[in-house]
Amino acid sequence: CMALMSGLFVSFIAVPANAADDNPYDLLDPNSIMVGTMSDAKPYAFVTAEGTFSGFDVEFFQNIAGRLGIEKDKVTFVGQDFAALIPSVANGRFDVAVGAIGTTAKRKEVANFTDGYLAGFLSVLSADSSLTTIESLKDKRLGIVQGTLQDDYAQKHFPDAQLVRFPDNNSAVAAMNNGMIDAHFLDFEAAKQFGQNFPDLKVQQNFASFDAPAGFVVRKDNPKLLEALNEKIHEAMQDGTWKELHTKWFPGSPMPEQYLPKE
Ligand SMILES: NC(=O)CC[C@H](NC[C@@]1(O)OC[C@@H](O)[C@@H](O)[C@@H]1O)C(=O)O
Repeated sequence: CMALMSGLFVSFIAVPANAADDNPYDLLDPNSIMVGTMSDAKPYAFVTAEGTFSGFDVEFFQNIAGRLGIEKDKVTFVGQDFAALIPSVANGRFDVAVGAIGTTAKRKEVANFTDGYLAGFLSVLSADSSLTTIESLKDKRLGIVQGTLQDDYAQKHFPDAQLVRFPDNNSAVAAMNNGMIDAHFLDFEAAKQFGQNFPDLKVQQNFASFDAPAGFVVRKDNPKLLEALNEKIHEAMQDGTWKELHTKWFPGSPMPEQYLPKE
Protein backbone atom coordinates (compact mmCIF):
# COMPACT_ATOMS: atom_id res chain seq x y z
CA CYS A 1 0.00 0.00 0.00
CA MET A 2 2.89 2.31 0.87
CA ALA A 3 4.50 1.68 -2.55
CA LEU A 4 1.19 2.50 -4.24
CA MET A 5 0.77 5.63 -2.16
CA SER A 6 4.33 6.83 -2.78
CA GLY A 7 3.92 6.07 -6.51
CA LEU A 8 0.68 8.05 -6.54
CA PHE A 9 2.36 10.90 -4.69
CA VAL A 10 5.30 11.05 -7.10
CA SER A 11 2.98 11.11 -10.13
CA PHE A 12 1.31 14.31 -8.85
CA ILE A 13 4.60 16.19 -8.75
CA ALA A 14 5.93 14.95 -12.11
CA VAL A 15 8.01 17.62 -13.85
CA PRO A 16 6.12 19.20 -16.82
CA ALA A 17 6.91 17.68 -20.23
CA ASN A 18 9.00 20.59 -21.49
CA ALA A 19 10.51 21.79 -18.25
CA ALA A 20 12.35 24.66 -19.94
CA ASP A 21 9.19 26.17 -21.41
CA ASP A 22 11.46 27.76 -24.01
CA ASN A 23 10.38 30.76 -26.02
CA PRO A 24 12.59 30.57 -29.10
CA TYR A 25 10.99 33.60 -30.76
CA ASP A 26 10.90 35.75 -27.64
CA LEU A 27 7.09 36.03 -27.79
CA LEU A 28 5.19 38.23 -25.34
CA ASP A 29 3.30 35.07 -24.29
CA PRO A 30 5.20 31.84 -25.01
CA ASN A 31 1.92 30.01 -25.62
CA SER A 32 0.60 32.25 -28.42
CA ILE A 33 1.66 34.88 -30.90
CA MET A 34 -0.19 38.21 -30.70
CA VAL A 35 -0.82 39.79 -34.13
CA GLY A 36 -2.20 43.27 -34.84
CA THR A 37 -4.08 43.60 -38.12
CA MET A 38 -6.90 45.41 -39.94
CA SER A 39 -10.58 44.51 -39.81
CA ASP A 40 -11.70 46.36 -42.95
CA ALA A 41 -8.97 46.00 -45.56
CA LYS A 42 -10.46 43.12 -47.53
CA PRO A 43 -8.91 41.16 -49.31
CA TYR A 44 -5.66 41.88 -47.45
CA ALA A 45 -6.97 41.55 -43.89
CA PHE A 46 -10.56 41.69 -42.69
CA VAL A 47 -13.12 40.23 -40.30
CA THR A 48 -15.55 37.76 -41.88
CA ALA A 49 -19.31 37.52 -41.21
CA GLU A 50 -18.40 34.71 -38.77
CA GLY A 51 -16.16 37.11 -36.84
CA THR A 52 -12.84 35.51 -37.80
CA PHE A 53 -9.91 37.26 -39.45
CA SER A 54 -9.14 36.34 -43.06
CA GLY A 55 -7.49 37.63 -46.23
CA PHE A 56 -4.19 37.24 -48.06
CA ASP A 57 -2.00 38.79 -45.37
CA VAL A 58 -3.79 36.87 -42.59
CA GLU A 59 -3.58 33.50 -44.33
CA PHE A 60 -0.01 34.11 -45.47
CA PHE A 61 0.99 34.92 -41.89
CA GLN A 62 -0.84 31.86 -40.54
CA ASN A 63 1.08 29.74 -43.03
CA ILE A 64 4.41 31.29 -41.99
CA ALA A 65 3.59 30.89 -38.28
CA GLY A 66 2.72 27.23 -38.95
CA ARG A 67 6.22 26.77 -40.39
CA LEU A 68 7.58 28.07 -37.08
CA GLY A 69 5.55 25.45 -35.22
CA ILE A 70 2.90 27.98 -34.14
CA GLU A 71 -0.42 26.43 -35.14
CA LYS A 72 -3.51 28.51 -36.06
CA ASP A 73 -5.13 28.12 -32.64
CA LYS A 74 -2.04 29.78 -31.15
CA VAL A 75 -2.17 32.78 -33.49
CA THR A 76 -4.31 35.57 -31.97
CA PHE A 77 -5.35 38.39 -34.32
CA VAL A 78 -6.53 41.74 -32.93
CA GLY A 79 -7.99 44.45 -35.20
CA GLN A 80 -6.79 48.04 -34.81
CA ASP A 81 -6.93 51.26 -36.79
CA PHE A 82 -3.99 51.31 -39.19
CA ALA A 83 -2.24 54.20 -37.43
CA ALA A 84 -2.08 52.19 -34.18
CA LEU A 85 -0.50 49.04 -35.65
CA ILE A 86 3.18 49.96 -35.81
CA PRO A 87 3.15 51.81 -32.45
CA SER A 88 1.43 48.79 -30.88
CA VAL A 89 4.27 46.54 -32.01
CA ALA A 90 6.89 49.02 -30.77
CA ASN A 91 5.07 49.24 -27.41
CA GLY A 92 5.04 45.46 -26.94
CA ARG A 93 1.27 45.11 -27.40
CA PHE A 94 1.70 42.72 -30.33
CA ASP A 95 4.54 40.42 -31.42
CA VAL A 96 3.80 41.23 -35.08
CA ALA A 97 1.56 43.48 -37.19
CA VAL A 98 0.36 42.36 -40.64
CA GLY A 99 -1.91 43.96 -43.23
CA ALA A 100 -0.43 45.49 -46.38
CA ILE A 101 1.94 47.54 -44.21
CA GLY A 102 4.44 49.15 -46.58
CA THR A 103 8.14 49.27 -45.65
CA THR A 104 9.57 52.79 -45.40
CA ALA A 105 12.68 54.30 -43.79
CA LYS A 106 10.51 56.45 -41.52
CA ARG A 107 8.57 53.41 -40.27
CA LYS A 108 11.80 51.44 -39.78
CA GLU A 109 12.87 54.04 -37.24
CA VAL A 110 10.08 52.68 -35.03
CA ALA A 111 10.02 48.94 -35.79
CA ASN A 112 11.62 46.26 -37.98
CA PHE A 113 10.08 44.91 -41.19
CA THR A 114 10.54 41.47 -42.69
CA ASP A 115 11.53 41.17 -46.35
CA GLY A 116 8.65 42.34 -48.60
CA TYR A 117 5.89 39.97 -49.66
CA LEU A 118 3.45 42.24 -51.55
CA ALA A 119 4.03 45.13 -54.01
CA GLY A 120 1.15 46.94 -55.69
CA PHE A 121 -0.67 50.22 -56.21
CA LEU A 122 -2.23 53.09 -54.26
CA SER A 123 -5.64 53.82 -55.80
CA VAL A 124 -8.06 56.74 -56.00
CA LEU A 125 -11.58 55.31 -55.66
CA SER A 126 -14.57 57.44 -56.64
CA ALA A 127 -17.95 57.52 -58.40
CA ASP A 128 -16.75 60.71 -60.14
CA SER A 129 -15.27 59.57 -63.47
CA SER A 130 -13.67 63.00 -64.02
CA LEU A 131 -11.12 62.35 -61.26
CA THR A 132 -8.64 60.58 -63.56
CA THR A 133 -5.69 62.99 -63.17
CA ILE A 134 -3.82 64.64 -60.31
CA GLU A 135 -5.00 68.05 -61.59
CA SER A 136 -8.63 66.89 -61.42
CA LEU A 137 -8.21 66.41 -57.65
CA LYS A 138 -7.74 70.19 -57.16
CA ASP A 139 -10.17 71.46 -54.50
CA LYS A 140 -11.73 67.99 -54.25
CA ARG A 141 -12.28 66.38 -50.83
CA LEU A 142 -9.99 63.32 -50.82
CA GLY A 143 -10.32 60.71 -48.04
CA ILE A 144 -7.20 59.05 -46.60
CA VAL A 145 -6.70 56.67 -43.68
CA GLN A 146 -4.60 58.31 -40.94
CA GLY A 147 -0.95 57.23 -41.02
CA THR A 148 -1.02 55.35 -44.33
CA LEU A 149 1.35 55.82 -47.27
CA GLN A 150 -1.64 57.36 -49.02
CA ASP A 151 -1.64 60.04 -46.31
CA ASP A 152 2.02 60.91 -47.00
CA TYR A 153 1.66 60.57 -50.78
CA ALA A 154 -1.41 62.82 -50.99
CA GLN A 155 0.24 65.55 -48.89
CA LYS A 156 3.25 65.49 -51.21
CA HIS A 157 1.65 64.99 -54.63
CA PHE A 158 -1.90 66.38 -54.34
CA PRO A 159 -1.21 69.75 -52.64
CA ASP A 160 -4.39 71.28 -54.08
CA ALA A 161 -6.71 68.50 -52.85
CA GLN A 162 -8.63 68.96 -49.61
CA LEU A 163 -7.43 65.97 -47.51
CA VAL A 164 -9.90 64.45 -45.07
CA ARG A 165 -8.45 61.94 -42.58
CA PHE A 166 -10.33 58.86 -41.34
CA PRO A 167 -9.41 56.10 -38.85
CA ASP A 168 -10.25 53.33 -41.31
CA ASN A 169 -11.54 52.50 -44.81
CA ASN A 170 -15.13 51.79 -43.78
CA SER A 171 -15.68 55.27 -42.36
CA ALA A 172 -14.08 56.88 -45.42
CA VAL A 173 -16.20 54.89 -47.88
CA ALA A 174 -19.35 55.63 -45.84
CA ALA A 175 -18.51 59.35 -46.00
CA MET A 176 -18.00 59.07 -49.76
CA ASN A 177 -21.34 57.29 -50.20
CA ASN A 178 -22.97 60.10 -48.17
CA GLY A 179 -21.43 62.72 -50.46
CA MET A 180 -19.23 64.12 -47.66
CA ILE A 181 -16.05 63.48 -49.64
CA ASP A 182 -15.45 63.13 -53.40
CA ALA A 183 -12.94 60.24 -53.43
CA HIS A 184 -11.00 57.89 -51.13
CA PHE A 185 -7.28 57.04 -51.49
CA LEU A 186 -6.48 53.43 -50.44
CA ASP A 187 -4.81 50.21 -51.61
CA PHE A 188 -5.70 48.84 -55.04
CA GLU A 189 -7.08 45.45 -54.02
CA ALA A 190 -9.20 47.01 -51.24
CA ALA A 191 -10.42 49.68 -53.69
CA LYS A 192 -11.58 46.99 -56.12
CA GLN A 193 -13.34 45.18 -53.27
CA PHE A 194 -15.29 48.29 -52.23
CA GLY A 195 -16.12 48.75 -55.92
CA GLN A 196 -17.74 45.30 -55.87
CA ASN A 197 -19.81 46.26 -52.81
CA PHE A 198 -20.73 49.69 -54.26
CA PRO A 199 -20.77 49.40 -58.09
CA ASP A 200 -20.76 53.21 -58.62
CA LEU A 201 -17.29 53.37 -57.06
CA LYS A 202 -14.50 52.84 -59.60
CA VAL A 203 -10.69 52.95 -59.44
CA GLN A 204 -9.94 56.30 -61.17
CA GLN A 205 -6.15 56.52 -60.67
CA ASN A 206 -3.32 54.12 -59.69
CA PHE A 207 0.14 54.97 -58.31
CA ALA A 208 2.79 52.23 -58.08
CA SER A 209 4.11 51.60 -54.56
CA PHE A 210 6.71 48.97 -55.45
CA ASP A 211 9.41 50.84 -53.49
CA ALA A 212 7.42 50.21 -50.31
CA PRO A 213 6.56 46.50 -50.36
CA ALA A 214 4.41 45.21 -47.50
CA GLY A 215 6.25 43.34 -44.74
CA PHE A 216 5.45 41.83 -41.36
CA VAL A 217 6.26 44.35 -38.60
CA VAL A 218 8.31 43.10 -35.61
CA ARG A 219 9.60 45.06 -32.59
CA LYS A 220 13.23 46.18 -32.87
CA ASP A 221 14.56 44.11 -29.99
CA ASN A 222 13.31 40.80 -31.38
CA PRO A 223 15.83 39.83 -34.09
CA LYS A 224 15.16 36.11 -33.54
CA LEU A 225 11.54 36.42 -34.65
CA LEU A 226 12.46 38.69 -37.58
CA GLU A 227 15.08 36.23 -38.80
CA ALA A 228 12.77 33.22 -38.42
CA LEU A 229 9.93 34.99 -40.28
CA ASN A 230 12.24 35.97 -43.14
CA GLU A 231 13.51 32.41 -43.54
CA LYS A 232 9.96 31.00 -43.73
CA ILE A 233 8.69 33.79 -46.03
CA HIS A 234 11.32 32.83 -48.60
CA GLU A 235 10.55 29.14 -48.09
CA ALA A 236 6.84 29.79 -48.74
CA MET A 237 7.68 31.77 -51.88
CA GLN A 238 10.00 29.11 -53.18
CA ASP A 239 7.52 26.24 -52.69
CA GLY A 240 4.68 28.09 -54.45
CA THR A 241 2.54 28.81 -51.36
CA TRP A 242 2.78 32.56 -51.92
CA LYS A 243 1.66 32.15 -55.54
CA GLU A 244 -1.28 29.95 -54.49
CA LEU A 245 -2.53 32.45 -51.89
CA HIS A 246 -1.98 35.45 -54.21
CA THR A 247 -4.03 33.74 -56.95
CA LYS A 248 -6.76 32.92 -54.42
CA TRP A 249 -7.09 36.44 -52.99
CA PHE A 250 -5.97 38.66 -55.90
CA PRO A 251 -7.08 36.73 -59.02
CA GLY A 252 -5.84 38.39 -62.19
CA SER A 253 -3.45 40.78 -60.41
CA PRO A 254 0.20 40.75 -61.58
CA MET A 255 2.63 38.69 -59.50
CA PRO A 256 6.03 40.38 -58.97
CA GLU A 257 8.86 38.10 -60.16
CA GLN A 258 10.75 38.26 -56.86
CA TYR A 259 7.98 36.46 -54.97
CA LEU A 260 7.72 33.50 -57.38
CA PRO A 261 9.68 30.21 -57.20
CA LYS A 262 13.23 30.60 -58.55
CA GLU A 263 13.90 28.09 -61.32
N1 LIG B 1 -3.65 48.36 -44.46
C1 LIG B 1 -3.52 49.61 -44.94
O1 LIG B 1 -4.42 50.42 -44.97
C2 LIG B 1 -2.11 49.94 -45.43
C3 LIG B 1 -2.09 51.09 -46.40
C4 LIG B 1 -0.76 51.23 -47.12
N2 LIG B 1 -0.45 49.99 -47.89
C5 LIG B 1 0.53 50.21 -48.93
C6 LIG B 1 1.08 48.88 -49.44
O2 LIG B 1 1.83 48.27 -48.42
O3 LIG B 1 -0.03 48.02 -49.81
C7 LIG B 1 0.40 46.71 -50.27
C8 LIG B 1 1.29 46.86 -51.52
O4 LIG B 1 0.54 47.41 -52.57
C9 LIG B 1 2.47 47.79 -51.20
O5 LIG B 1 3.21 48.01 -52.41
C10 LIG B 1 1.98 49.12 -50.68
O6 LIG B 1 3.05 49.97 -50.32
C11 LIG B 1 0.34 51.55 -46.10
O7 LIG B 1 1.24 50.73 -45.92
O8 LIG B 1 0.26 52.64 -45.49
